[in-house]
Amino acid sequence: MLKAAIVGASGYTGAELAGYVSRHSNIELAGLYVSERSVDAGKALSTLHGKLRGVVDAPVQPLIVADIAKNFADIDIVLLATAHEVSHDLAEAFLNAGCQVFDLSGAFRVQSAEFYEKFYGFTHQFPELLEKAVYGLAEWNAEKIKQTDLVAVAGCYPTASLTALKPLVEAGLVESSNKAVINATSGVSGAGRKASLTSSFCEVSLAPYGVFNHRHQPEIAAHLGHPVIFTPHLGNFKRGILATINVVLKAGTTEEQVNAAYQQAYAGQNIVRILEGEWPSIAKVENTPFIDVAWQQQGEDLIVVSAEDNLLKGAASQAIQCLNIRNGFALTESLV
Ligand SMILES: NC(=O)C1=CN([C@@H]2O[C@H](COP(=O)(O)OP(=O)(O)OC[C@H]3O[C@@H](n4cnc5c(N)ncnc54)[C@H](OP(=O)(O)O)[C@@H]3O)[C@@H](O)[C@H]2O)C=CC1
Ligand SMILES: CC(=O)N[C@@H](CCC(=O)OP(=O)(O)O)C(=O)O
Repeated sequence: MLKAAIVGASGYTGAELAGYVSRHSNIELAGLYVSERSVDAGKALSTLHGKLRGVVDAPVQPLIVADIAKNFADIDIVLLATAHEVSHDLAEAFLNAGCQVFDLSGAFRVQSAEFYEKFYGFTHQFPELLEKAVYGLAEWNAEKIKQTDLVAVAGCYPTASLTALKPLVEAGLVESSNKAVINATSGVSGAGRKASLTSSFCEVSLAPYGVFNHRHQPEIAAHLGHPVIFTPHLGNFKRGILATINVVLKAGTTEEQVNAAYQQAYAGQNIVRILEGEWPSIAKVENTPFIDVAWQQQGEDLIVVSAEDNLLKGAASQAIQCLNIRNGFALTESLV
């Protein structure tokens, strides 16, 4: 059995990770951490997330950063379910303690220091870790994930977008002079558990945000190798992302070529479900690790739709997929 600790365990993605790790056959849940001065320190995780009652009743503990080397010497795996800046600051200490690190934040996803200045508002201090980190898009990067100790788990909107678009781009079917246009709507849990006015019940109404400047636009473009326009929307539901994407295909692209691109890309990958004769919806994927994809073509225009649970395939279950790949466990262990 490998030992895993979750940092940021009281948050939305941290609690999902705790559920997965607790039912993983090859991993023991060895620690749940929050910040040093957290108001929740000492509380049972199941008092913060009632659905974990009888599943994960252990308390969340304050993380003492100065003691990481000592306290994590016998921990094999650390899952960082923390804000970008926190993951940025903590990852190195866990790597130095000999842990595999799976970071759910954006701190190591794009290998460009300027990207962090512009889109995250901080100067990245760890260029060598940025270079070493492997992008955790499980279906596409398995070979690299197997060989790294630092996985930057793909973002929620990027997972929905890349899963839908990569088969077409990799097969060379997309017209190079046209940007793919991604319109995606997320449930409010995408903003995390902390209270804020924009995510409060009476304020949320379906609307776009981050137009032309959301940090996921460059993340998607960088890992797709094709330019995109990305417009996120906030919806008045708890969890799930639905992305509707317009793509212009190269002249003469047939329906058979498009179908073959998707079938080939996801053969044997049963977390990606290709739907036929029905569209993805949030109801079909919420509380599951699946991502559903379906498309329709009209001449050179293609509309592809994907849906996932932002907290799961968009974060926690994808982290577990990466962990399974890295450690040679069954791909869907603890997930399905
Ligand atoms: N929510 C989503 O849909 C997705 C989130 N992500 C990413 O995953 C990460 C976690 O997101 P989410 O679960 O929504 O966040 P939450 O805000 O729900 O949870 C954050 C957690 O981090 C803890 N924390 C805060 N500061 C520290 C610290 N210095 N040391 C240790 N723990 C700390 C918080 O507890 P406390 O403050 O009490 O210490 C809490 O447990 C983020 O980087 C986010 O961008 C990625 C994809 C999707
Ligand atoms: C609804 C909402 O606010 N969503 C968040 C994205 C979710 C998230 O945490 O982003 P990462 O996947 O990069 O970690 C946002 O738009 O910033």
